[in-house]
Amino acid sequence: MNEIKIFSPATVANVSCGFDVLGFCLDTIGDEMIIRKTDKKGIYISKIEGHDLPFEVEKNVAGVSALALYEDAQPNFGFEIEIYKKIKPGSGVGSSSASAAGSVFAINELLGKPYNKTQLTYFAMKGEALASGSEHADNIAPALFGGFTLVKSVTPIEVLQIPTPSNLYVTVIHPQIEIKTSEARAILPKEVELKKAITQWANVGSLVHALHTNDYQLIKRSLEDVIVEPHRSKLIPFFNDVKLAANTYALGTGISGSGPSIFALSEGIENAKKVEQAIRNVYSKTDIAFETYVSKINVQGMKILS
Ligand SMILES: Nc1ncnc2c1ncn2[C@@H]1O[C@H](COP(=O)(O)OP(=O)(O)OP(=O)(O)O)[C@@H](O)[C@H]1O
Ligand SMILES: N[C@@H](CCO)C(=O)O
Repeated sequence: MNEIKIFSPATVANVSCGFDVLGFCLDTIGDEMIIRKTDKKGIYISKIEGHDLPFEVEKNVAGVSALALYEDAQPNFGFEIEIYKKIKPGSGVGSSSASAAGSVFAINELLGKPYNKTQLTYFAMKGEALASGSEHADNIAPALFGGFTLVKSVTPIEVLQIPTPSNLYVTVIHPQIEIKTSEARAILPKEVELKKAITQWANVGSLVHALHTNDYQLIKRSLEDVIVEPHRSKLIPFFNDVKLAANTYALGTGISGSGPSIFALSEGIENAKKVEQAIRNVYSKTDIAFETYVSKINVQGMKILS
């Protein structure tokens, strides 16, 4: 195989209580990428459509992650990357991760799959670090593994796959504003109160247990972030109104990644669609442009299109 076309999915990181640790993969929302072998050695970005991003390999997260893998693999040929960017950068649903993970996934396929998903996560994290200023894998991991993931550690990389309840749906609203992850990280406190930390890690543990036992009501009681959301929600217009409206039907609502996108998890597609209408009603009364999506959890992750 000398060329591959893939769907590289959007992802929701943090999942309320699990800052930098939990994440899940979205369906229907994602980038497309075409990567082909070239006689000329090295990594080249030859086409970018959809959003204005750098062609310089060392300035584009897809190029940085590809270079990290390339320098390890040392093949006697190169790779050309085409990015069809559909996830708006700075949207909060892992635009940078879709590029960083997609390029290493595709190159690995063209190399005959010498690397496993944990190793690909390591390479992709190098790209993510360009965008966010730190090596976190909570968008990268669900994009590569699919479903829900828990990043146990980044040094060394250890990703745990968590079951996805079959009737769980997600609604995403994306206000058309940009929040850079690096900026949203800079406003966070360096220390947290022990009382809040206890609440947060209790929520992470109970959320993971709820996902393993298909306990939708426990998911509802676990989707609470007492550490990061109080700081970042101030960056998202009408966040509290959206959360109040969504939770009439949703199990829980929170900031997707570093925002501005907001996610809500629901039991069943009917509730997810009611959530979508409820949150559209909030933003329709404002002058802020927005998009909404209802998606199943994507348990597969990356998809090979051809
Ligand atoms: N191939 C790429 N795809 C997306 N963003 C890129 C890419 N290359 C460089 N960037 C830069 O990375 C930043 C986007 O990453 P950022 O983490 O801020 O947003 P996001 O990934 O959409 O949101 P989140 O990480 O919160 O889900 C932008 O500044 C963008 O210019
Ligand atoms: N955990 C990261 C995810 C960014 O998508 C953050 O919230 O900064």
